[in-house]
Amino acid sequence: MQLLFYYLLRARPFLTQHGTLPRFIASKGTPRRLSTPTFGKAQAPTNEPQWSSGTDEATKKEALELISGGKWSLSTTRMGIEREFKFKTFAKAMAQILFINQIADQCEVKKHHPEWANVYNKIAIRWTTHNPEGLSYKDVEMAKFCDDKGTELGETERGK
Ligand SMILES: C[C@H](O)[C@H](O)[C@H]1CNC2=NC(N)=NC(=O)C2=N1
Repeated sequence: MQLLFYYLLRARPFLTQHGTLPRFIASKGTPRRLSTPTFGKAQAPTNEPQWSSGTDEATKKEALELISGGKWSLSTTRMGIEREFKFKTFAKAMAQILFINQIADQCEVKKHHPEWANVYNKIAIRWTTHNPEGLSYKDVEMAKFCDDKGTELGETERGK
């Protein structure tokens, strides 16, 4: 255990700098959105998502609604959407564990998998599609599934 803490303390500046830590465990003062170097492709000066090729207009509309809804944000690469879920405590019904498990089951059903991290009662999730690369209906579908599960399992409102 002590070794783990030691490692985390030593590694934190590196991980933070390289963006491999989710926002909620990164040091204060680092950029709000973090991305690993492999995600860090050059960005055009636009906030328009980079759509997975073949994405239809209805999906685009739904994705933009998720983003403008304030819970989901476009990731720095513009190829994914991400948000953070928070549950009241770690122990209370282990809601965050149920959340992770139920999403994992759905990932297997949909053959679509997130980039995610869990620390105590918080879960950071990013949805993006590898092939064709970009934001797709699968990401939107899974994002909505996450929202529903979060509500069902009693996620804590922002700032509480
Ligand atoms: C063969 C398999 O279905 C594919 O490799 C799936 C697996 N999970 C995936 N997950 C995500 N997020 N994007 C993908 O393109 C993807 N592809």
